[in-house]
Amino acid sequence: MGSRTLVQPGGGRQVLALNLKARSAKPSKRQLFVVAERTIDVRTRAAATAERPLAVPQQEDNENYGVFRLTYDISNEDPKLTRTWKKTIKVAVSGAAGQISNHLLFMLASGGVFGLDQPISLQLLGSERSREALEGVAMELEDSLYPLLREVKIGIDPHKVFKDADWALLIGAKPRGPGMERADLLDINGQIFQEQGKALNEVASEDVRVLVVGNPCNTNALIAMENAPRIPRKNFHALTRLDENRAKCQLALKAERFYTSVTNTCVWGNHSTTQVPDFVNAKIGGEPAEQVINDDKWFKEDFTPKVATRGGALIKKWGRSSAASTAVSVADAIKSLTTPTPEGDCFSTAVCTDGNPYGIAEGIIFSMPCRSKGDGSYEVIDDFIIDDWLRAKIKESEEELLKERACVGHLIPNAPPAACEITLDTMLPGEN
Ligand SMILES: NC(=O)C1=CN([C@@H]2O[C@H](COP(=O)(O)OP(=O)(O)OC[C@H]3O[C@@H](n4cnc5c(N)ncnc54)[C@H](OP(=O)(O)O)[C@@H]3O)[C@@H](O)[C@H]2O)C=CC1
Ligand SMILES: O=C([O-])CC(=O)C(=O)O
Repeated sequence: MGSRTLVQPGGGRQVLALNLKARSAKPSKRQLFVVAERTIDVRTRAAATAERPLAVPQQEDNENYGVFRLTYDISNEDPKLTRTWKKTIKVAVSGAAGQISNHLLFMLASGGVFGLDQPISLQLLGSERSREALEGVAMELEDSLYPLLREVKIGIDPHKVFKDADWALLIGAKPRGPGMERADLLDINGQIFQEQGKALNEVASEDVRVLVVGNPCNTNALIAMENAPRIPRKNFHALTRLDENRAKCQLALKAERFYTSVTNTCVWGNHSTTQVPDFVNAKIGGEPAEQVINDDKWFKEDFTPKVATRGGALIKKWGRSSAASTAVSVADAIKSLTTPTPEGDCFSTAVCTDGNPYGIAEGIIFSMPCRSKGDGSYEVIDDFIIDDWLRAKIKESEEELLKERACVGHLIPNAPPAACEITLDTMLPGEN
């Protein structure tokens, strides 16, 4: 894992001669922050590539980035700092050089997601395309001096990067380009998630929690899950927490209340424009949202489409899709699994429908209301009221996901051959 060269914008080549001066078996505290020396080599790219010097021998299976190449021994560090720390967890992130990761990685490393007593190892997956950018990401992580960040590994082979991962945050995916059919996107990204599912199956921790962000995230998560039979199916999630956060924001604005008063808000279904933000079960200040707002037309004709198309509205303003708020929602999704859900509340996450209490077709990844004891696991809450409006909307999203599944049969072991019947060109929240 890990290349050692950095192409400069002007075409010159900076060679990272990773000359760690102090590589002893027991590094002192000071030595932990020795930064790799960098020397400039302004030869042509071809010449530099041919000779590409590597000051440190390749260690294919255990190659850490920069200062993180020292293997830390926490017991050698200041006990006042580390005494109460938990065992280090390994968090793998794909699309690590992308926009969402650019926010998320720093939240993870700072302790803002897993807690201030949770040391973390980051295992970052890029590609040939992003190899150099990924080194840039790792350099910024080095320069941020996060005490809880114990190591950073970078690489382009999921079989190495996912090794022993406790969490896998799968963010990288090809964006839909002009003129691209949804079926093409399902196929191209499905292949990425087929490979990554297989890699997780082979090398990740057997209880790894997998959160798929890259779109179309529900069906990508399904493909990863179906290609990873060793890992419990309930450990796979697709991100719909951003949709929940968007729904809570709109409810709070309409009710003129602070958003912390909005609870029990589920977004059902697919992370697409068929998603179903649930105003029937939502509460504001402990009261049913429908009583507090009392405007059925607003719920059905304003609130529902506004939440479902918020991604597109954001793209029109920003010129790119939500990145910071998505990273925040990934953090929220993880915290919902690692801290107990308050009594009477829920969180939304898209999970496997096997055995679900709402009669939704089994074997798809569908967002439902969940609660957790904070141990990384969850249960689907079984007493949400499903009125006629919700039932019809949930059915629409379910049908869309069944069609998506049929379309990727070729990527799922033992599934019928792909039969793509996506007639309505359904959209991601950012595509409207
Ligand atoms: N579920 C949700 O709520 C949300 C999901 N998303 C989705 O998250 C994903 C990542 O978003 P964001 O970080 O902004 O995207 P970026 O474009 O910034 O990064 C995407 C990363 O995907 C990787 N990638 C994998 N395959 C390809 C390919 N064939 N072509 C180009 N890039 C590829 C690239 O990394 P590399 O080259 O290293 O592989 C790239 O860095 C997108 O699919 C987006 O639609 C976004 C917002 C909300
Ligand atoms: O469509 C996209 O890429 C962005 C997206 O999912 C969202 O903003 O919800």
